[in-house]
Amino acid sequence: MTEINVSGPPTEAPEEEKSASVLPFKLKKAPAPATVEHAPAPEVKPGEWEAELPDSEDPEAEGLTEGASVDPPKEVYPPSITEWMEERDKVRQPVFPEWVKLPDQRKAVRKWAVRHYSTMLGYHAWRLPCVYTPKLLAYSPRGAWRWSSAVGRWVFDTEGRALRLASVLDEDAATYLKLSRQRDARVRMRSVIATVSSAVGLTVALLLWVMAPTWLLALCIVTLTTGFGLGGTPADKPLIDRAKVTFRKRKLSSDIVIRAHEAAKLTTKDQTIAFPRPIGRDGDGWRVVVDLPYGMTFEDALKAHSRLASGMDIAPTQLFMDKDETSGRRVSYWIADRDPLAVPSGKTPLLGATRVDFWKPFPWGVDERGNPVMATMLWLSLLVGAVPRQGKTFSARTIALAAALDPDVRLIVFDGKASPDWRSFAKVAHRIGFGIVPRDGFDPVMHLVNALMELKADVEDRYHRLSELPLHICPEGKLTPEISRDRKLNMPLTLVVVDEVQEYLQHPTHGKTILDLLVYLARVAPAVGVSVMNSTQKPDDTACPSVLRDQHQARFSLRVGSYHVSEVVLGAGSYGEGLDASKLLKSHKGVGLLKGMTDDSGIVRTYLATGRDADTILDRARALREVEGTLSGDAAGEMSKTRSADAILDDTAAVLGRSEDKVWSETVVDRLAEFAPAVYGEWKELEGRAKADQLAAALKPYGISTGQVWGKTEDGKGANRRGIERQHIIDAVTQRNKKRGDK
Ligand SMILES: Nc1ncnc2c1ncn2[C@@H]1O[C@H](COP(=O)(O)OP(=O)(O)OP(=O)(O)O)[C@@H](O)[C@H]1O
Repeated sequence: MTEINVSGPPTEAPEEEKSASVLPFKLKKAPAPATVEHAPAPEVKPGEWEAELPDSEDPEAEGLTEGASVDPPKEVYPPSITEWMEERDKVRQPVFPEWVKLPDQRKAVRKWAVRHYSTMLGYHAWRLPCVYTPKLLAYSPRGAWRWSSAVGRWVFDTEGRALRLASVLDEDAATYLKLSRQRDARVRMRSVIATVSSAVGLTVALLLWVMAPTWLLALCIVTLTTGFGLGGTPADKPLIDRAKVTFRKRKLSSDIVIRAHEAAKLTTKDQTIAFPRPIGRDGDGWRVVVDLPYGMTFEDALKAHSRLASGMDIAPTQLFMDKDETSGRRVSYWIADRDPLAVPSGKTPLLGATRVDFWKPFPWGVDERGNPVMATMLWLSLLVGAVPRQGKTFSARTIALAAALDPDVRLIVFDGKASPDWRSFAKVAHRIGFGIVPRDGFDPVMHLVNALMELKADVEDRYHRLSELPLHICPEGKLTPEISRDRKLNMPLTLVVVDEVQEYLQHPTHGKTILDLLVYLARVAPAVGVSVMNSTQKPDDTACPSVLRDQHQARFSLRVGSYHVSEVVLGAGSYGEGLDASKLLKSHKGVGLLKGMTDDSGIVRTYLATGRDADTILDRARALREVEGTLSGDAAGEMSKTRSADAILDDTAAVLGRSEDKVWSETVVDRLAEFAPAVYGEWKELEGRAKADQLAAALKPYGISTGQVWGKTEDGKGANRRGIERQHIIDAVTQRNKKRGDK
């Protein structure tokens, strides 16, 4: 560890040192040791300043000479025996590996060995008769042919043929004669050996055939066939199949790490990297700690991530980097044996949970090394972003499921896409809505606006009430678990989930109102226990403006298209911190980068809760809420408030199509009658002109007048009839919403 000595304030100089005297600046080097004290002061002329080094007034400078080292002298003290022993203790390797000493680990290794080798044995056992034996039989004729040709080549000394031919071509008669003579002698001798061996072999074969017991005969045939079969096996088709898949796992050496740093240009001409501790195994990978050359930083290594991975000959998804708090140039690498993000983290533990305390962190997933990652939604809003089909909804839903299992948490769930993913939340949610299209007299967008307005009023009320509560109940003016669970106070933790939020934000009539409300809630509400979780597949400024994005303290980005989008979701500066969600692969489902939920940022492989799992958990959550009496709002079947007096505005807005600028009054009336027959059913019976009068009368109090508008008639031609302009409705609704919000 580096120690930094902070010296105290400068002490007063001794009295005599206070009197300063001008010393002449010597142009020539002074002889050492300096004896200025007794030397007569030389005459000083203007322009001939001289200085003496060392300063005779500085007692510590005594004996210094020009060019001497400025480093403090290296004084080597002999280490004490204790230090010496401690040093040796650190570097000594244990006699037995760690797993031998720990009974748990011994048992685990034993179990693994039995499982591994029995599987391998079984794998080959059934292949022996079914695969390997037929293969041997098929290859044995080729093996026999290879063997006999090899014998033939040996007998006739074919290996010397090339030399003999070469001497013929060179017309070197002497060498040719010498080689021929040698070949004749060899062939004669080898022919005799071959003939005798064949005769002996045939005799033995005949004897065996006639006299040997069956088992011996069978053994001989098996041995011969196996031998020929092995000899006849093609070089590119091994006889034995592999019982295990070999991952690209190699031993990582310091040479490879140095090579990678050189390739990534992280070393300098004069300095390479250093290894403050030995390379070792860490889980399913290697842990390497390096000190970069002086002046290089962790951020430099981060920028060179891909080049480092290439230098180590691994995929970028296998290389993880951690900062070291002790030095800016120290980097800790974890090099996984294989891409850990492609390994699913498994089912959510919420499946086995009877209830959750939402005030405490709950399991959300694991990191790249399999360590649990706990999530919390207290005092924050969360933005989830990703391209479609990466697990955005599933990861957000796991958080909402945890909230559902705490019966004291109020849930407000809206899904802009009306997918099946959130339907089961109708069992527990206080307010819920799907999609943006009005159906059966119910406009989900208006329902969201009302829910958010209701919540805004609640948040404002909570601020007042919390500051008015007596000190013994609310000591710090903040929401506490006790206050949130006190039914009389009615301030439960609340989680607002808006999936595919861009669908609501881009709504032609209510989009602006929803944006304002969400901005307010995401910014102000978490402090009184109301958290907002928005998710979007379009985090750009048009679909999800930065004024809303910036209010989220926590961000979670699954795979996105580019590092720009990753910055948009995770916030400015995240790329510089090494967070780039565009590097995640398509196969990394449910995997994302989390920032701002805790002090640490990093990878989360979220737990999986399928639709069926969510259903099971929500059944349990509903039962829990029924027992505790906390089922409320939509889930409890409580009718939403009676229709407001100005509901005609929302209804008219709901029945206008997105691209319709002007619509005839009679068409609007017909649509209204279909949309909410209980309210407008009678209007349908009116004549064309009376319909227009009816609508005009209903809209007049809100400053909307009808006029002649152009539209298509049934026969395909056009006509001018009385009608409304869509923009008038939008203006009236926006103004009304604003007034309501301001109240
Ligand atoms: N944690 C996970 N583990 C394994 N697979 C997952 C995980 N989360 C999601 N998936 C898989 O990814 C698929 C897509 O998930 P999800 O519907 O949440 O994506 P999305 O980003 O919301 O897509 P869309 O934008 O189309 O709704 C799921 O059907 C599921 O199979």
